[in-house]
Amino acid sequence: MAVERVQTIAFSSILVDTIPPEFIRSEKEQPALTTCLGCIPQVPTIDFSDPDEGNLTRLIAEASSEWAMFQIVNHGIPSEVITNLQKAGKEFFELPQEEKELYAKPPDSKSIEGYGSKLQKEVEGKKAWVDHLFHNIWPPSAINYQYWPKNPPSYRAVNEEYCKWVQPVGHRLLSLLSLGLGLEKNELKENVGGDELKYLLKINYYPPCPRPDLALGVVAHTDMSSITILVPNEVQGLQVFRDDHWFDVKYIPDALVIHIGDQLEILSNGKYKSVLHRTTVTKEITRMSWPVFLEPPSELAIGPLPKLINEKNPPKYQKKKYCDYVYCKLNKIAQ
Ligand SMILES: O=C(O)CCC(=O)C(=O)O
Ligand SMILES: [Fe+2]
Repeated sequence: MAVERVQTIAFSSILVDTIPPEFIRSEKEQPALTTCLGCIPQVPTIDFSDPDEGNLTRLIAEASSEWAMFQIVNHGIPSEVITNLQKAGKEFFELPQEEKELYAKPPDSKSIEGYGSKLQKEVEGKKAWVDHLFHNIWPPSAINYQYWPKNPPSYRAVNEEYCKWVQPVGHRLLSLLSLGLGLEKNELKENVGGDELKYLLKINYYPPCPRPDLALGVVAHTDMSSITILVPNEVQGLQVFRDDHWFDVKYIPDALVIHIGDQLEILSNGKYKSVLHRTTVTKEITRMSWPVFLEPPSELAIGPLPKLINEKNPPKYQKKKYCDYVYCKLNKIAQ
């Protein structure tokens, strides 16, 4: 049976003021009832070109313990590279539905890669107002071009170009985060897979929604990755949970949004926190985002780093192979 895509539902709901009941969130989740307005504390914005490495390390470590996320500006990726990535992704989602379905994730596939609409078992059978495309972009041995759109024709070249630029940002972030834990520069990277660290790209496509007050894009979650590097489009929608409230993360042109993921919380034995976040949708415009998840190889076991634990600070997390961690999380099995 064909899976109904959110984009198709959105298109057929253009003239109405309702959404199918499976998209209506409980009152505990509805964005109109749960978003904190008024005086809004801001997620830290960090200048990545700061020549003072000590200062940069401190700012990133503080943001990663307190907010579990931050934005970086002056990251070195040319804006043209980002605009091209966005344009190609948008053009893919604007292709006729039959063509997008050629990239659909096969129902029995073990890999997450492909075009799809639903990732996790959702509480109360609710659905998220978002479609997505997943494919690895690095290392070459992990790339399956079957899931890279052939259209637009520029898709492969612009994604390869983005991959080339995003990797140094990922490495630098991991080394600064490593220094922030009092470790050697390369220690964190080595412990998330070294050269085998995977870069998994996701494109989120949030079509306009007639009732953005009732629906959610991606629901509250933390990323399973080590870190996530995200490019948004210009439409506001990312929210972060802090001090028992949901806050909008302000869209900053040209900034990259960095999330601390579960594997970094585990490795750091809780010094860095993984960030609880979700997305809202809007009535008239399409929101899109391009997170890249920096993931350990599936067979690598991740646990608190021995150097960071002692009698006073015993391990708070179990050591687990990354693939087992993912399986438990996707199937909502306690870790
Ligand atoms: O769209 C966004 O800004 C966030 C997306 C996200 O959190 C995810 O795909 O894991
Ligand atoms: Fe996320």
